[in-house]
Amino acid sequence: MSLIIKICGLKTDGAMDAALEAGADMIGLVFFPKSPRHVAPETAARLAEKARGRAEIVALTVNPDDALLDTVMETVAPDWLQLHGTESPERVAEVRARHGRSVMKALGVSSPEDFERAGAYAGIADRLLFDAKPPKSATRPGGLGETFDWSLLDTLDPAVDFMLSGGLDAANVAEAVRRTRAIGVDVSSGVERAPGEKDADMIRAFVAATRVAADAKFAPQ
Ligand SMILES: O=C(O)c1ccccc1NCC(=O)[C@H](O)[C@H](O)COP(=O)(O)O
Repeated sequence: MSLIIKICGLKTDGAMDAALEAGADMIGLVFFPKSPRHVAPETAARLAEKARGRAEIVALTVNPDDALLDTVMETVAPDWLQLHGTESPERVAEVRARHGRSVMKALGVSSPEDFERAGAYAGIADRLLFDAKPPKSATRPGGLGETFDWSLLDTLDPAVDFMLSGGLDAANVAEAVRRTRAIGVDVSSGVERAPGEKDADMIRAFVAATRVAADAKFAPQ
């Protein structure tokens, strides 16, 4: 078994090339103007063409209206729509039906009660992504480089699959893989030298550390 690796917030050709060459399974393009990783649709379209057929393309939005999603679909044609805001289960179902794409719903976690909400998305979202819950003062709901207490995941219904994000990097991803039953990991800040500036060496180190940890975890005994 292998773990899914998603590198999120790519906005340059160099960073995209590094993620693809390192073997990322999913790449994320952020459509949120307040983010240092925001990309204009035209740039995103060019970057997506590099990735198509090599990694799954994920378009990340926050409480998007249909007009934004239409633009994303027309220019980028992603494999996945990631909803990283406060979208309800009904809105997730609507987006999925309207755009005919797999939907990844991100949920912020800071206490066991946050998993009660997760149940409401089971069977509606195609995948759940658990991220650290942002502080109230945050100007964006993700990509903050903050971890959450992974032991909280032990309280989650074992039938619920999820990807893990929030403050991962090459130094802590092995422990995250060992400690949790995540089916994949998602990173943004942890492969950057400054907010929004991806570093090719850090991307390579993150992917390598994840693969080594996954091999150790899933190797036949
Ligand atoms: O990356 C952003 O700037 C961002 C903005 C608004 C909503 C979500 C955002 N990122 C979400 C991601 O998928 C990140 O990979 C995830 O939150 C982990 O980020 P990090 O803790 O920086 O690795």
